[in-house]
Amino acid sequence: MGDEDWEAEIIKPHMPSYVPVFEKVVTLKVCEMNDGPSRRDHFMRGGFLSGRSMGNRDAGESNKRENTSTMGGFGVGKSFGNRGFSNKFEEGDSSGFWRESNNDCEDNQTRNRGFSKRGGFQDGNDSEASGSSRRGGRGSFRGCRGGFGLGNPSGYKGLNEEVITSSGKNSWKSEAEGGESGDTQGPKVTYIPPPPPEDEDSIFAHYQTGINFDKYDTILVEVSGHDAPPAILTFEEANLCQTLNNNIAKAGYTKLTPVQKYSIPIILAGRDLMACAQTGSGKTAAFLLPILAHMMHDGITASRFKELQEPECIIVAPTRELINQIYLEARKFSFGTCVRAVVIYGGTQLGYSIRQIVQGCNILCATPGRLMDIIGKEKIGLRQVKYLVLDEADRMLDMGFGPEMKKLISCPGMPSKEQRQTLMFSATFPEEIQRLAGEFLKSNYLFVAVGQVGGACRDVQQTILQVGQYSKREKLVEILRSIGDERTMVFVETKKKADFIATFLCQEKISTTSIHGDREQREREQALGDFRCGKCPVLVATSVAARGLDIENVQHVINFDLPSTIDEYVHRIGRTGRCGNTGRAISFFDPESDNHLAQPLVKVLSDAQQDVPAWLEEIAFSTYVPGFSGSSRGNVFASVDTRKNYQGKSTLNTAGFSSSQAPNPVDDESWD
Ligand SMILES: Nc1ncnc2c1ncn2[C@@H]1O[C@H](COP(=O)(O)OP(=O)(O)OP(=O)(O)O)[C@@H](O)[C@H]1O
Repeated sequence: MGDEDWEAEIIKPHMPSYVPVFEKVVTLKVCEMNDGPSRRDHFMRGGFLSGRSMGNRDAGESNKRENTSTMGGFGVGKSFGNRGFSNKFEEGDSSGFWRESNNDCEDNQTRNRGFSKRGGFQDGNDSEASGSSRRGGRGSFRGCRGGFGLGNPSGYKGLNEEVITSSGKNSWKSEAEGGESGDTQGPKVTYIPPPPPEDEDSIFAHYQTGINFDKYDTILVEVSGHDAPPAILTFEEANLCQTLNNNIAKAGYTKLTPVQKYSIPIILAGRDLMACAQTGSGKTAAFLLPILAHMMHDGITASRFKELQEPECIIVAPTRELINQIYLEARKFSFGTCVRAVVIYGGTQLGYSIRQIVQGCNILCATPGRLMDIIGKEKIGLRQVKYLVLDEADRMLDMGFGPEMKKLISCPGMPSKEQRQTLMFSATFPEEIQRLAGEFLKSNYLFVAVGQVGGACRDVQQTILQVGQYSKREKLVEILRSIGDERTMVFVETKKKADFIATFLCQEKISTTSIHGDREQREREQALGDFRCGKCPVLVATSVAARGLDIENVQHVINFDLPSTIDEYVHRIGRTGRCGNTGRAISFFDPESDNHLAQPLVKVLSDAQQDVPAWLEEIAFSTYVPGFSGSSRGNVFASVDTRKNYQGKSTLNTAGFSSSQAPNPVDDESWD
């Protein structure tokens, strides 16, 4: 089935006529309580890539039930050998490896496809044993912050991803259209993520702010739009209720970050907001705290026993791991209140998502595909939505997720933009995307730009090395050996290459795991867990891990391959140097393929007061990038409010492309 067919599938959403079940609405005015969460025993199991992921292209996509061990560390040469991976790799090691990678037809094809490969409702092909039996053997929290453990391997192929059924035919299938029931289009998705820890220490576990946290105070902030409320300087000024204040204290927050100083009063005042602030500067709390404060003040609809759940707040984010992280933050800040946050995302059993929702849902954290499926199944009503949050908003509105977001706001029952509060947050916000955002926001929305937004966080020391593709692996190993055990994220461009590089590093005895869209959800969560707790200090990732992930102690980011846009670069290197901590980013610049990035890189480096290599400047000045002018981002506020400078002309994003020209930043990834 081709792209066109797939589009046809998602354009006819399963949205039966909408007949909400009305129930007596009970409003709780003050809803502070302690649910008395039960304690669970958790333990950690670790492991490296399962055989399935390593060889899935070769093995075909059907019926992937692998009983690969997920225990233990990286050295699973056996798995690779069993799958014939090692041999293949050895071949490539001399020369074929790179050729194979570059001729990765599927990846290249997908990259060019862009929109059509994402944004849909695809799900299916999970071949796990029943959820309940799986549950018994799970219990796998590792005591590491925010991550989840693992379960048994499964044959999941994620939402929006191509599924090749056992008949060998490709299919694109929405859960909403029967994928979950497993009727015709491939095995069911039955993965149930392990529950997060429920003890207070784990819920409030946090890492320390860094030596540069106080420097946030010196960052310039610009607010545009009419009648902006004044910024607050302390948490006390926000006048939040006692439970929220307790939770803030338990989370270790003593001082507001700039984006919080400005956003919290704006949101408390009921205004729509588009906020741009650098990576790792506390945007999540900037929207969660005032929303929770509103909910505590206004009361929530008592919904635990309603058939149709009607959340007051919907938060969407582009990746499963990120939305999970946001959920954990929501759960933390709502601890001891009646507000119940729920998370739903692709790659997990739909029935499990529904069960979470029916237990009561005030804040629904969701990836777009799963959200639309749940809406289609009439498991939630939208009438009560007062807050709609788009985290990584530029990503949520680009051509990948934009159509889904439009569908969301025109769903039956969804209050119009005049009747809800819409909040958008990101570290980057290309002007063209800002204009698209107008459709979602009231016309008097406020725009907050914190410092070098859209630029790189200054706490990240950036180094650009000129490395040709044939020398990259050697250089990578050299760097990783010099780094030792410090946590490092290595970004590559394709899923297949992520597997190759992870395998290669394992063979070099560097403990590594990987995350990308071809891995089953359980594997993705396990990989993240192993990385978070330091079991595998190296995580090889595609762009699926570029945005939002907040992992303690990531000291290095290595761009083995540079991304196709500078915004993506900014997000990637923002996985380190968070919350006032320092970090380092090293990027391999291959003049054969990366010249289009030279100019924006020079700009980002100099804005962040980093050394700019002379050779890079030379390439930048000798390379013509259509439409790019260094001055397009010359403003100290790298992302400016487009209402100020838009004069109807085509504008440029930071890579110097108009959006229509821009390379798809997520290449072959399926995010949701
Ligand atoms: N006021 C604060 N005091 C101390 N720590 C904070 C504060 N605000 C946020 N943090 C912590 O800083 C870290 C980064 O926050 P967060 O993930 O919200 O950043 P972000 O701006 O959303 O980053 P990104 O752009 O990468 O998504 C988190 O660990 C969070 O708990």
